[in-house]
Amino acid sequence: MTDSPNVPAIETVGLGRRYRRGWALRDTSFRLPAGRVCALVGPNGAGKTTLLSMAADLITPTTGTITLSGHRPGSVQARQSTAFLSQQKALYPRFRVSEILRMGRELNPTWHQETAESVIDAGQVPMNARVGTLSGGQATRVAFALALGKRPRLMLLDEPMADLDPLVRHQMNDILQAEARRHGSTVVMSSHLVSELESACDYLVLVNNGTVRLAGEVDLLLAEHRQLTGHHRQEPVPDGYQVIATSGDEGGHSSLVRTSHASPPDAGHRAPTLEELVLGYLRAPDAPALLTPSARVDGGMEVVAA
Ligand SMILES: Nc1ncnc2c1ncn2[C@@H]1O[C@H](COP(=O)(O)OP(=O)(O)OP(=O)(O)O)[C@@H](O)[C@H]1O
Repeated sequence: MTDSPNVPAIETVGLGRRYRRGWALRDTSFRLPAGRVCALVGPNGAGKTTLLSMAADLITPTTGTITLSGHRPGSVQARQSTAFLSQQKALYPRFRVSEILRMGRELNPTWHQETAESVIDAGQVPMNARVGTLSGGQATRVAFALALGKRPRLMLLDEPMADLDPLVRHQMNDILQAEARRHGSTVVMSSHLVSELESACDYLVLVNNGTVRLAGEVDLLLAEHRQLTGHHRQEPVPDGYQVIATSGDEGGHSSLVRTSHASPPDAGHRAPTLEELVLGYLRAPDAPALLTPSARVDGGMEVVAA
């Protein structure tokens, strides 16, 4: 199969992974179209690393399948076109930065030295420094350089920004978006930095309780919801609205609601921010799942029963 734009960058069908303590991920089916910058969000222990690890061929599924541009994760095609940045950012501590880049060049036929060097130079990390002597953020930058230098079709990033300062996070997000735009590459980035995702990502996959609860284009998912502000918990919500989650105190509440019909903004109703959408679904792990047509394996209607 070729890397046609119509072939999803990631497709999972009935994907599940069980550990001795139970299911980390179960019965998960979704598609991520190619060329997207996708946020993968969910509470601690939701199954994000498990999903990324199956995509990176570090662990095998217990049930179902996962394909990357139509290829199995362990295949030559998938290995050559995928870069994975793990939470641990395994880099050889005794290697110098320049040696890490040389290793990247020798291992990857698609290596782009200029891209890798520009990431290092932008952080003024000395090329002759040993990786073990770098700060956490500097080492993360080297790991980013190694991943970006490979010019992968698919970048899998497991909480890559946690130890970067806010300016560098912006810079890295800009680089990832530019790579996706320029080369049509796909980025999947797990993150707890929800407030920063709105500007960084155009696609969202939210995992909770071991399965996908939301998946699709950020703008389409936002358009399916409203944020009701300043009302009281007992007040009925308008017809056609389904309450996902309510927060607040006696002074007033704010509810995330799902609606299938477009309603104009008024004093008490407005479009939610991405952060409000994500927080609402984190507060309501049993809310019915919502996948936009591009995220659905069967391409059909979007609402899946809880
Ligand atoms: N090697 C393992 N052995 C046993 N259980 C595991 C293993 N790896 C993960 N799990 C369990 O699977 C579940 C999902 O873990 P996972 O690391 O995928 O979550 P996560 O969403 O990445 O969490 P976090 O946001 O905390 O990084 C958790 O309950 C975790 O304890």
